[in-house]
Amino acid sequence: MKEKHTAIVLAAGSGKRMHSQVQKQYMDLFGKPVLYYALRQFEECEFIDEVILVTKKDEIAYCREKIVEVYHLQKVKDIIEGGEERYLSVYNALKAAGACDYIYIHDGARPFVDQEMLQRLKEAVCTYGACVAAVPSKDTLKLADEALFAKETLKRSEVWNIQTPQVFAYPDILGAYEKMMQEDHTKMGITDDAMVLEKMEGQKVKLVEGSYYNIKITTPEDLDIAEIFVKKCNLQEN
Ligand SMILES: Nc1ccn([C@@H]2O[C@H](COP(=O)(O)OP(=O)(O)OP(=O)(O)O)[C@@H](O)[C@H]2O)c(=O)n1
Ligand SMILES: C[C@](O)(CO)[C@H](O)COP(=O)(O)O
Repeated sequence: MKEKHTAIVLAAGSGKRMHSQVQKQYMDLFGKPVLYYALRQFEECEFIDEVILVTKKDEIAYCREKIVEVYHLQKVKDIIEGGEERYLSVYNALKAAGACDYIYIHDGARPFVDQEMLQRLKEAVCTYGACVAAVPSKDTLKLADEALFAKETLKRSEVWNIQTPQVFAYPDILGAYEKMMQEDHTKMGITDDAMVLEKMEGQKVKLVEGSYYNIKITTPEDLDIAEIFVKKCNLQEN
């Protein structure tokens, strides 16, 4: 039987670090909202069957009317309410997704996921059961103490910047999230989904080549960079 691949696209954040009136996922990028770009990639991916879009409760109608309907995004099966934290938004979406084989969790604030990356992730998840997009760190990374003195320099050849999509066998990631929700999750400092599987199940997660274009729009200068990338990647016409 054909395997089912479902994507979760997250857009329920508050964008505090952007310091803007308009939520960053709805900001204009060449006439289209930032969020549209990632949704378009999942729409065009031939092996993605469905998309669950996660947003704030009072933005559901906007997403449906101004993004999903306007751009004819037929794979968006459901638009659901997120939670207070990113991982709580993911948990809501995992429950809403229903039975599938593989789940692709992606930040709506990362417009430059591309088809080749999705293909690499698909191949890896079918082999390893869990994988994330990643690129080697270009900077030297140090741990610092509370007074901001460097206390340790990480070995750069072993340091990777982790991106999304993060892709998992559905029962594994749902099980790991459910286990975490039974525990004191508020103190765990969960910043990505792979971490939930690592912590709860001790499962190994494979790093797959992401892209230096695959930035997360987080602070104001990222929007300037995103404009350059849209042109560079010829995405204006999509
Ligand atoms: N409760 C949350 C928090 C974040 N996100 C989503 O997760 C992605 C990555 O989060 P981040 O860049 O941190 O977005 P924000 O939380 O919006 O930003 P900030 O931390 O600056 O407030 C974004 O697409 C964001 O919309 C979400 O769905 N639900
Ligand atoms: C999941 C993530 O995009 C991987 O880099 C990142 O950890 C999300 O962090 P945020 O603070 O929620 O943006």
